Amino acid sequence: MNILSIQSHVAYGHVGNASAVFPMQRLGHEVWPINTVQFSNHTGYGAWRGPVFPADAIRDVLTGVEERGVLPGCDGALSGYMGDAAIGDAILDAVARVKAANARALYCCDPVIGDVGRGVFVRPGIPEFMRDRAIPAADVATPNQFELEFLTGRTIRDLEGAKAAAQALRSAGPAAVLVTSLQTSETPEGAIELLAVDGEGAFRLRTPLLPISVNGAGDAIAALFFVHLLTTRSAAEALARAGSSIYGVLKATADAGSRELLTVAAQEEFVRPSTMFAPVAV
Ligand SMILES: Nc1ncnc2c1ncn2[C@@H]1O[C@H](COP(=O)(O)OP(=O)(O)O)[C@@H](O)[C@H]1O
Ligand SMILES: Cc1ncc(COP(=O)(O)O)c(C=O)c1O
Ligand SMILES: [Mg+2]
Repeated sequence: MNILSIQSHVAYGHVGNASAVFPMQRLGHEVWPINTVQFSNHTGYGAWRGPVFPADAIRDVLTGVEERGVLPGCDGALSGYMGDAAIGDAILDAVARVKAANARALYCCDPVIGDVGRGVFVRPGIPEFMRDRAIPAADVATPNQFELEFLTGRTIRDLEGAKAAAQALRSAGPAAVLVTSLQTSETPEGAIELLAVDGEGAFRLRTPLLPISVNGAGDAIAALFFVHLLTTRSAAEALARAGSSIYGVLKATADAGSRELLTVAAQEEFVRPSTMFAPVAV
C-alpha cells in the first residue's frame, strides 16, 4: 500500500513521522511523508529547535506529488502532530485531493492534542480544529483517553463510558475509533488498555503497564492500526497486531532504560510481536 503521512519530524528520537514511517515501511508499505515541523527533538524535553512549516509549504509538496500523477495509487492519508492550526487547512485539502484521485482511500486522523499527564501540549486553535474540522472528515481516529474526553466533552469513568464516548466520536465522523492509554475504574492495577470500536463491535486489548513514559508510542500505534485496518479490514485484528507490536517495542525500550522508543533496534516486533495479546469483545 501507499500511505501519505502528514505529521511532525524530529532529527533525534522517535515521534511523529520519525515514529510512524519506519514501522509502516517495515511492514512492506510505501510511505510518502510530508513533515509539518522539523524539530531537533520532541517537545517533551522542554527545549527544542527547528521550524514549523507554513501551510503553503505542505500544500506545495503535496502538489509536487500530485504532479507525478501518483495520487490515484494512494490508499490512505494519515495525519498527526500539526505544529500550528494554520496547517489544518492544508491537511484537509491534501485529504480531499487524495480522495478525489482515489475514492476508496481512507483518512486516519490521530488527533494529537495532549495527554493525562501533560494536559494540552499543542498551540491554541489545534484542539478546536481537531474537534470541529478534522474528526468530521476522518474515516479512522486514534485519540488517547484525554483526547477522546476533549473531543466528545465527556468524562470517562468506566468501560461503558469509554464505549459511549467512542460511539459519540463515531457519530461525529470516523467509522473506526481506536482509544489508546485507556485506564478506567475497571482497569486492573498494573494494566493499560486499548479500545477499538467499529461497525462490527467494540474490542478491548489489555497489556501490562510498563514503568516508563515515552513519547511517540501514540504516533506509531496510529500508523500500525491504520495500515493493519487497511489490509485486514478488521478493527479487532488491527487492534491485536498494533497493540502487541507497540507493547513489544515498549518492553524492549523499558528493558534498555531508553528515553526514546527502540523503533529500530526492536523492529522485529512490528512483524512478529514477541507476545500476541488477544482482543476481547466488550
Ligand atoms: N507505560 C506503558 N506501558 C504499556 N503500554 C504503554 C505505555 N505507554 C504507552 N503504551 C502503549 O502505547 C499506546 C499509545 O501510547 P499513548 O501514550 O496512549 O499515546 P499518545 O502518546 O498518543 O498519548 C498505549 O495505548 C499503550 O498501548
Ligand atoms: C514534535 C512532536 N510530535 C509528536 C508528538 C506526539 O507524541 P505522542 O505520540 O507521545 O503523542 C510530540 C509530543 O511531545 C511532539 O513533540
Ligand atoms: Mg498521541
